[in-house]
Amino acid sequence: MPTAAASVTAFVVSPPAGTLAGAFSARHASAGRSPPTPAAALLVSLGRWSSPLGCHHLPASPATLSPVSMAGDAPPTPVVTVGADGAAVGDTLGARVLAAAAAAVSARGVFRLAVSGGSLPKTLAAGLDGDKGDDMPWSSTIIYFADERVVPLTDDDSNYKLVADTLLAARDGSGVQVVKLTEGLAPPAAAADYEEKLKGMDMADGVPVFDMILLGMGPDGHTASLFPGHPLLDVTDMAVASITDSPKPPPGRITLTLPVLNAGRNVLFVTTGGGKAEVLHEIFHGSKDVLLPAARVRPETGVEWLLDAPAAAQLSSPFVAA
Ligand SMILES: O=C(O)[C@H](O)[C@@H](O)[C@H](O)[C@H](O)COP(=O)(O)O
Repeated sequence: MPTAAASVTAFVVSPPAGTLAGAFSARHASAGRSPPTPAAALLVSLGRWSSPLGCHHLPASPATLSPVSMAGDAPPTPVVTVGADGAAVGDTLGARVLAAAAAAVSARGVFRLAVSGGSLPKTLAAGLDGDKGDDMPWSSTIIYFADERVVPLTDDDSNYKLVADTLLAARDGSGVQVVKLTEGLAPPAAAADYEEKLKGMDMADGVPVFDMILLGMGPDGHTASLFPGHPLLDVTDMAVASITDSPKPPPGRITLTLPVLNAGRNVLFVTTGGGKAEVLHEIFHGSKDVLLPAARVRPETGVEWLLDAPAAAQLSSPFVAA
């Protein structure tokens, strides 16, 4: 079997920048958090961080913005890394998590990792399986959920259960902490409650900053529980929002909002399978006018997409070699 290093090709289009951005609205200011800068709030509301290829949808007259320089703060172009197969993607993901964890623990003594549902927990578990995960600072790691289904934690639909059955199953006694949904609350209360659980985190302009956020993407371009055309995409005044009409069952969910996804220190998508090829083509090469939710995740720290070969089949230069 080829090693991950041999079977993975990385196409680094531009290096990730090191800056952090985020903005929250009056709700946070009134809750005693730092008010957002007007420029940052405007950038969020304009979807400034959402454009692929660094093409921005600013109004025709940038003079209407605040005097903050617009040059130089474009989010870096996404990095696409293609593995030969799911195993190679898992190994690369494991390596990325180890690196982010080491950096976070060295800098701040803790590694705050937000994970998604879907296939991601299994891929992550494989990438950190056995001795591959031995260097992971488990006892300094806190796992959160990028989104969670509002169901009992023992329900097969629960993302917590998925993570417990995969990643955590082999790490009993490691000291890893998990910040779970509180059971028995309706979605809006569950979201507010989960947001309370983020209070001890580093904040940037009132936005909680995760050391790493691992995202998946559905064939419709949704990520976390942010679905195409849904009003949740425009939420800028909460870190965790609720949805009761999710197009993908179950209908009740909570999700980190776009400002939080865009404030992550390391943000990675993990997307595999030929069923994602078409939507990936749309995200990377399609119209810049209608942005799918996953395309709106453009943190200033950069974003990396880990794909397998079938998922990357419809991508071309500059994202993958022609
Ligand atoms: O709770 C959820 O429904 C997931 O977080 C969801 O956003 C998932 O990540 C994508 O649907 C991709 O799923 P796959 O990786 O299984 O394709």
